[in-house]
Amino acid sequence: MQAIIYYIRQLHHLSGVKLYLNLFGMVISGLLESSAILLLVPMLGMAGIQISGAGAGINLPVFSFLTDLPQSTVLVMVLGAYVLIILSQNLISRSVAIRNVDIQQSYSRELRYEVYSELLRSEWSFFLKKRTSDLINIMTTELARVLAGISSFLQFLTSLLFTLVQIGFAFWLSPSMTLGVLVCAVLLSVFSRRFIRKAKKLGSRSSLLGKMYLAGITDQLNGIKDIKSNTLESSRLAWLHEFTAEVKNEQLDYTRLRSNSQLLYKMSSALLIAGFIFVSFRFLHAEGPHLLLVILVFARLWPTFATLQSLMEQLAAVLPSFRQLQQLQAECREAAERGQTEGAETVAPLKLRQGLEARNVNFRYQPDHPEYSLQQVNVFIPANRMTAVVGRSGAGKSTLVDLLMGLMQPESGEILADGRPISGERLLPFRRSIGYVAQDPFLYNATIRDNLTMIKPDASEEELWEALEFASSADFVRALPEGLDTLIGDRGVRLSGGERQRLVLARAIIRKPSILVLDEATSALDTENEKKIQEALERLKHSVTLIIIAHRLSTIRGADQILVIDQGRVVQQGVYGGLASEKGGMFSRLLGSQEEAM
Ligand SMILES: Nc1ncnc2c1ncn2[C@@H]1O[C@H](COP(=O)(O)OP(=O)(O)OP(=O)(O)O)[C@@H](O)[C@H]1O
Repeated sequence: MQAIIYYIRQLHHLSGVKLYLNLFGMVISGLLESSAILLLVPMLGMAGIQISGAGAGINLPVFSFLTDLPQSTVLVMVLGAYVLIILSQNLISRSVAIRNVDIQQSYSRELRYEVYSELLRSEWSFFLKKRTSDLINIMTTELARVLAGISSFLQFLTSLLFTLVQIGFAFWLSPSMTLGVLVCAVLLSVFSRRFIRKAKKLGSRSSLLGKMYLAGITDQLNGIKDIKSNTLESSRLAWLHEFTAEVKNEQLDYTRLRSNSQLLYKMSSALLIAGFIFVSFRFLHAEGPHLLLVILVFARLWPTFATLQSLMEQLAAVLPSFRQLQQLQAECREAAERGQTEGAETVAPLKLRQGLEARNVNFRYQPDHPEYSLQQVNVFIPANRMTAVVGRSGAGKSTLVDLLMGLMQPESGEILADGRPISGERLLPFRRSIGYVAQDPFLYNATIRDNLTMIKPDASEEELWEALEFASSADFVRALPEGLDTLIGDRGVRLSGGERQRLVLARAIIRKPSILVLDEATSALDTENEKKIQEALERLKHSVTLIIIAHRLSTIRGADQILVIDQGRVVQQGVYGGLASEKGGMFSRLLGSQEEAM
């Protein structure tokens, strides 16, 4: 419940008076509806003369003045008032409904924005610990359930207010009967608590199933090539078949639960009405109009209890979603980057003058894991020089580079740019100064032009082609039927691995970064294109700080500095020729194994 209150408070904060106005509008609408029903009483009274044969009508004091007027006038007055009341009630309902959507949609926008911006502000290491599909699930399904839950909660509040009004109205009509109905309602609600507990359990199960489904289907669609090439289709379909059976059972259980509780309320309503009428008629000798009153009070009051119960079950079922969203937001806040990360477009990039430094850096991915991915790392990356990072697979190269880019924080030690930590106000200018090409290049499902201008929206045609020339992609882009406006498919699937790498390199260079980080950015290229890019990098190396992770050591001959990493430690440092001549060193061993492989 605490999680629901947290989000309701936010809603309250955002909509303020509007929310109260709406709640008030709903109560007024309820009151008007009741008054319309009340007007039915004299009408029924008039009819009652024939129905009951008692000839007395209903002797409610509020209608006593009607007895002095001619029946035709009374009829016109009552019917006119009835139409007027119904009209006002519907006008109020209409404006309340529109304002409700306004409040809910504004809150929905706000909440989605808040959650996504908290997610984007989180450190890179936060994403390493999370499954992407789980985050997608929370951002889509769970968030939608939370919004539906908030709507149920508001409905619950108005139904509660409405019920209170109805109780007051019923009490005024007949206190003893209303008390009787209330006692029955309390007894029934105690009995119905188990429905709510069960709804909460089913809600958790439904959340879990949703999460499992998205995780499974995302994994499989990401690996569709593997599935097809290894003919795994039938096993994947079997998984889906089994899974959907579980979903079906869960949905059936939930529907059963809700139908059972509604059945209970409807049956008890019928039984109670029958009981009350029997007692009133048999023992209290009540007449026709009073029996109608019994039905009236019941027919108005009891469904509102059933609605309250149904809304409580709906709320209980979405409670796990509220908890998940709240937990994700708390985790994001804990993992928030130390520094401003919003409004990047307007921030001027930092110009690196001396260099980047890792000082006494220790890092491990899991705090409780005994193994460190980096240990006692002390390196200096001079500005406007080419630094290469080499080592065996798993040595810690990417980890070091991620730390140097400020994507993760060291467990101990510091990362400094020009002698000062990259945090607070410096984080954003520092990020703006970096161009990065990842090991696994990522492109958006858009045109080549869109992919390039994403980084620099105001890039001119000339700048685009200059970047493409640099990344030796101009020729293949020109050869495409629609050139820069060619759609490249999901993650750039319509391009070859090498073409993707070159485009990502062009994208990284387009902002003219002062630090360019390439994490095995040329691994998928043929020798000719790799050579061209190497030459382009050589030309850049005195105006840009280049950090290159490379497996193929032949590509880093021209580096001003090579850092050799092994088991999380910097074991050698120097230039190509010097390191190659250190016999028995890690670099010459790496060199040896590559020569053997050729
Ligand atoms: N997200 C992660 N969670 C836990 N451990 C990780 C994670 N990423 C990397 N590691 C571990 O940290 C160590 C260094 O990994 P890193 O990716 O930095 O190596 P690398 O030298 O870049 O390797 P490669 O050349 O294969 O890319 C490895 O032991 C690896 O298993």
